[in-house]
Parts: sequence; C-alpha cells; structure tokens
Amino acid sequence: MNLRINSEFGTLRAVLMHRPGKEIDRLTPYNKEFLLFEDVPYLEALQKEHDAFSNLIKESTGAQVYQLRELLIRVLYDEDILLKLVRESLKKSGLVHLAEDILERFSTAECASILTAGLKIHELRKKIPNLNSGELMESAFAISPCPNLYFQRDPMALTPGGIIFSSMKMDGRQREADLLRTIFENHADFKDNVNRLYPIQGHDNPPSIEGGDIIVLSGKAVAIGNSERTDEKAIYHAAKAMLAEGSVERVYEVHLPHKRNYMHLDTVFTILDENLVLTYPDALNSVLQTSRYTLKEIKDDKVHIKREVLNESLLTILEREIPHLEILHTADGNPDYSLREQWFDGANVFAIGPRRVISYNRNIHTNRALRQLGVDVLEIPSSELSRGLGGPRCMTMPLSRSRV
Ligand SMILES: NC(=[NH2+])NCCC[C@H](N)C(=O)O
Repeated sequence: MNLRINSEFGTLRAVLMHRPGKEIDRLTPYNKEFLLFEDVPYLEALQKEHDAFSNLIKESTGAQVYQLRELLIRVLYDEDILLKLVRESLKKSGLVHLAEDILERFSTAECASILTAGLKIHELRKKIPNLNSGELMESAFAISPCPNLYFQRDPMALTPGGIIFSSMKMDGRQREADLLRTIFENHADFKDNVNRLYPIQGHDNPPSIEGGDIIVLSGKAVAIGNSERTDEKAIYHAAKAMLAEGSVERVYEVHLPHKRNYMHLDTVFTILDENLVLTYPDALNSVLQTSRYTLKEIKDDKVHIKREVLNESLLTILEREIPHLEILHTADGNPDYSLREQWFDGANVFAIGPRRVISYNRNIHTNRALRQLGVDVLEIPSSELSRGLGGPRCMTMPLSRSRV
C-alpha cells in the first residue's frame, strides 16, 4: 500500500476506522463541551450504528477495513513504543513517573484501552493501592480519554505526495494524532510506505492542522481550510512539503469562519466524482478569502514557494480545478431543511467510488437530491453517531483508492 491518495472518490480499497469503545462512556453533561460532543451518546447503540457502517463498507466495496485498536495493540508489543506513549499520555496529569508501574500491571491490550479510553485515578488505585496521586481527585483522569477517536479523518491525512500527521488544536483531541503517528511509523504493514510531509523535522510543537481540513481536489491540487482547527503556519509548512515532493502543484488555503459548524473544510463540501461536489447553499460563494501556494524554485536544497492572495471565492477555485463542475446543495437548497441537514453533516458524505456514497439516513432531503442526480446513496443509521457532530467522511481514513 503506497499511502498516497490522488482523489476523494476513487473506488475504495482500504480504510481505517475506529469502533467506538469505553472512551464514549467518559462523556458527561459537564465535560461534553470540552470533549467536543453535542450530547452524551449511548455506547451500545453507537457501536451498532458504527458496525452497520463498517459492514456496509465491506459488503459494498470489498475494501479492507482496518480497526485502529488492532493496529495499536500490534505496535504496542514493542515495549519502548508502549512506554513512550504511556509517558506522553501522563504528561498532562503530571504523573509521568507512574509509566513503568502501569506497564508492569496492565497487559498490552489493557494498555491499548487505557490509551484510547483514558484512566482515572481510582481505576489506577485498584492496581496500585499505595498510589500517590498528589492533589488529584479520585475521579480525575491520570490519562485523558479520546472520545473523538471514531472521527478517524482528523488525526492525519493522506495526500498525493504523502502523509500529514495532524497536530490537533483542541485539548480534548490532542493525544489522537500521537496514536496514529506511532502506528503508521512503526507497524510493519505501513512504516516503509510513509512519506511524512508534516510535522517537519525538528518541530516539537507544530502549529495545528487537522485531517478534516484537507481535501484532495485532484492529483495536482489540494485545498486546506484555515479554520477553527488549522493554522496558517501549518498550512504553509504542509504546502511547502507537498510542493517540494512534486506530485502536488497547487495548494489552496481556504479561510473559513472560525465557528463550530464550519470546524473543518469537509463540513462545507465533499467531492463525489470527478465533477460533482456536494455543499450547502451559499457556502462556496461566501468563502471569499483564499490563497494559492505554488513552487518557485528549489535552489541549493532550499525550497522556495510563492503565496498569492486571491480575490476569489471557493466556488471560483473549484470551478477552475474541477472542469465541468456540477454542484448539489444539501436538501437540494430547500431553506427549511438545508440548515438542519448541514448541522448533522449533510454535506459530509463518504465517497466509496465515483458517484457512490455513504450518507446518514437522517439527511433525507439531501439523499433524495443525490439520488435524483443518479448518485448511488447507501444509508447508515445516525441517531447516536451524529451526536459527535461529524459525518461519514469524518469517520473514515481511506488508505487506498483506485487511481483516477
Ligand atoms: N472531519 C470532521 N469534520 N470531523 C468532525 C469531528 C467532530 C469532533 N467532535 C470534533 O469536534 O472535533
């Protein structure tokens, strides 16, 4: 698997997902906002919906569906890797000195659970009765949970030139990118095929960038949202690395309002075929601030890139990059429904092949409009999955697609 993607819609061959687990049960009415959820989901129902999603992908495409937990356990068998991750995860609570004790008392599979679902002081005390946890309350987290891990789109991104490992903006998600990067840089199935574009060498605290903001417009062009989650500096470095690699010739920086319902560029639009884009009414026209990065020259091993501020809307850019562009609006533009359906990620469908998408069943008006255009729409249940405010594209990390 060469871990590069040159379209958003080539027939899916392999995808990474995470079946939600105990990390979801960490959500309460008090921490849900901090942990970026709209509500407190019912885990069993959430898992059923997620299973329906992953099974549908397998049945409809025959693609290989990797599960994060299995990949993680495999790399954690290397004790140095495990120790490093556990130490890193304990930094926030100031309990790094407990890392070795944890490794001694928990199995590798249990450590994988701790790294995803977190660990509370009182849970740790069961294994270490004389635990000195300082000022921390029994209900505090020694290791914080990652309830957003089923949004596999965000901790990294595949591009035509290689992989961008995210540096995640919000406190509640920061550990996710470490898990993914550790897997891809160490797992035997992947490590030799990783061309890391970001973070660049020597960046300890890289500026933030998240996978949901990165959309491959074509084998030669990539759009990155400058958003609530992705910083201008990160876009600059990622653009420079992509342009230096050579596959991508143009990187667009798209300024989004820094608001929760625009949190990532893929909440605004998704690409379903070589000339079909799904978006919500007015979004493409109202995004007016954009910039374009191109390569100037590579001289004495130094890469120089050019940034042009464009007075063009996102629509104009898409029209230039995608010949014969056809645009479909969520709920077909119906003012009574398009906002509702956009809120629950109507524009965020997951393309499993050209004009073949998986969509939330609740977005009935959008799904109907897609079908009227001849798109094959496969639906998944969405009562619980949608409470995290992410849609089918957000929940998937395609690792391989047929080239288009
Ligand atoms: N690619 C996306 N749009 N992801 C949606 C992520 C939702 C998640 N609750 C967050 O706020 O981070």
